Amino acid sequence: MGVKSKIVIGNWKMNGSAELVESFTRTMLDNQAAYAGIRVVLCPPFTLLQAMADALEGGPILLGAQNVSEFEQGAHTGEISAPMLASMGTKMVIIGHSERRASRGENDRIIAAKVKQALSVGMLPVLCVGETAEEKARGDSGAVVWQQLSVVLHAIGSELFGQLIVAYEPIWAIGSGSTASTDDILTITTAIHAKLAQLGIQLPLLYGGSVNAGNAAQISSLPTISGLLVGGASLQAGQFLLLCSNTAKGA
Ligand SMILES: O=C[C@H](O)COP(=O)(O)O
Repeated sequence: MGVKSKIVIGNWKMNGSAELVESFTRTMLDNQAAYAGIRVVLCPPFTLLQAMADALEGGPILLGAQNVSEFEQGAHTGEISAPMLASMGTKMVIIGHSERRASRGENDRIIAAKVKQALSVGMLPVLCVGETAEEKARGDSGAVVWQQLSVVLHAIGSELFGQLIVAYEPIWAIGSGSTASTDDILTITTAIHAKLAQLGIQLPLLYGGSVNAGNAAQISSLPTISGLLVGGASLQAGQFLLLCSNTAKGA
């Protein structure tokens, strides 16, 4: 999957149904011209991946997953491996989302192992990082985000790290209705790009956290931002189509 065009990733989280897959993909595929020129990826829950893969087949929208096992195969009840996801046509996988770090105990070691698993089968990992409201209030946003990135960087090495997409998602902005300010997004993402550049690494940075059709164009057109990771606003086809269309117009 090329990463030169702007990217919009819809993360359905633990929502959706077979009916939603059908109606949602129909709306999106019937209106492809509206988002020509950008990359759109849809990440339904595991149970809807096959239905989504079938519905998207042959079209411009790519299939993504919300998680992947850190193990390749074997006695890991309830886990879904990278080869399993890839065999369904999954091109991208979200790794280290703050909801999984907070409620599923995902630590840096596990996250780094998941990144390696995804890359080993050619799936593009989208590594999520972001600070809490308390960390932001202390003025620690940049340090926290860099710490999250550098742990994975050191675990997997700069060559593999350069193959990632990173999503900056301030935890306090997720599902809150308030995005980070464009000044804050610029400050954090400029600093990340600069630190990575010192290591000879250049990769796409996305923003996530209360993105909607109204703010997508402004955020996605920031010079340091390559796209958007969208939660709530990716669950209603009309709204998501408009969000993608507005991003495409600003691209
Ligand atoms: O993965 C998506 C992010 O957590 C953002 O979610 P949200 O758009 O509902 O704030």
